[in-house]
Amino acid sequence: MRVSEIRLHDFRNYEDLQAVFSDGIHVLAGKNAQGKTNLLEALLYLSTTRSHRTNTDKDLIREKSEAFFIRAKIEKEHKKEDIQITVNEKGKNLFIYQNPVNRVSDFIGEFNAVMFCPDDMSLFNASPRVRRRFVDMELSKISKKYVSTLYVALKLLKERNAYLKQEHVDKAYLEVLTSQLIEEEVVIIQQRHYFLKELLEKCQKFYKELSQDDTLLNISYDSCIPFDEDKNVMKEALQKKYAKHLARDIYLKQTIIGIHKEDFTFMINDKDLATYASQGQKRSVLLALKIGMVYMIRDIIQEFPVLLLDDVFSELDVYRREKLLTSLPAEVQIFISTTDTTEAEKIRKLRKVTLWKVANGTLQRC
Ligand SMILES: Nc1ncnc2c1ncn2[C@@H]1O[C@H](COP(=O)(O)OP(=O)(O)OP(=O)(O)O)[C@@H](O)[C@H]1O
Repeated sequence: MRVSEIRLHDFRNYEDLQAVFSDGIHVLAGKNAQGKTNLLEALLYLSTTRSHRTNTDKDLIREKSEAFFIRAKIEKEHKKEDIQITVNEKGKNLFIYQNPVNRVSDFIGEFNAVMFCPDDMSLFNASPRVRRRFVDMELSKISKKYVSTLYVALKLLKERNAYLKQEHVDKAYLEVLTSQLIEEEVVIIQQRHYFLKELLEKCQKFYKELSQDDTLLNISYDSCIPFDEDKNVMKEALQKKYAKHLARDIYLKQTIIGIHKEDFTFMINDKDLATYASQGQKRSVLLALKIGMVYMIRDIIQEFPVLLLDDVFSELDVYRREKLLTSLPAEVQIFISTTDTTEAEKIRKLRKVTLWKVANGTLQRC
């Protein structure tokens, strides 16, 4: 799939941007703080309905404005889409061909994008919350069921936590809330397990190409219960775990186990990547994870997603840059931000490139 047109109105430092994009590689070149990342962010936002830099949608509204919208035309193999997200003080609204879409799960998937940015490097060393967010965001791109199940689970979790804060806790009512929560959590844990297994396979393949060695990657899923293909076995295990922690939950007035406490450890040659790997190895693993996602999405929807690469050149050596751009099929539309225009000339030798100059919230084709 590819983005053929975009319009940004009062988004970040863009007052009103309209641009038409062909297929191939688009290099967004410009000095620092001109709007390169903002444009990539807008594309990712259309894909996930969330920003990779902030949880507060209001941050995305241009200073002194009250609302923004992002609208894009998407060309798929057999279909065209017109999608739009509008954010104002009342909240967020999603549209397909100007028709309102009420459920996020009905919107996500209309446009698929995968982004690599330097800040993602914190994935390995940051708190478990950051890794959960990564898994949730990536999994949401390929599974509508995951989006809706996670939504219900987090709502039930909020409800359970609010109930635990009551002066008097009725254990029978708490059990009702717990068993509803368990139903959803089992689905999430199973999906996280299958997702990580497949991502690892794809990621390992690309990492080998990139690093040209036999480094073994692994992702260990630190789940609250062991995985089992049988949902009922998992349900029973989770029920036991909740029963065991019941007194502590009541004492601490919060749910201390569950999908919101899980973590994922990235391993390299059976050692924890966070403390063992070099910066270069971490960067390559991260890139391999993202390319793994590109292929996972292709396998599921039979089309490549759009790839967004933020400042990737300053992060990779020449061999890895070329490998990254040449190992992907030419049909993948790629947007790359850079401060160095000479990079565009180098890429031109490898692929079809359109160079754009980004300056102070404007975009000019060179
Ligand atoms: N809500 C907003 N309203 C107006 N301007 C904003 C808003 N949010 C961010 N900006 C501005 O957008 C500018 C561009 O940011 P962006 O992150 O896209 O830069 P960039 O071109 O990617 O730069 P770099 O090369 O340094 O990464 C910054 O000066 C920032 O202050």
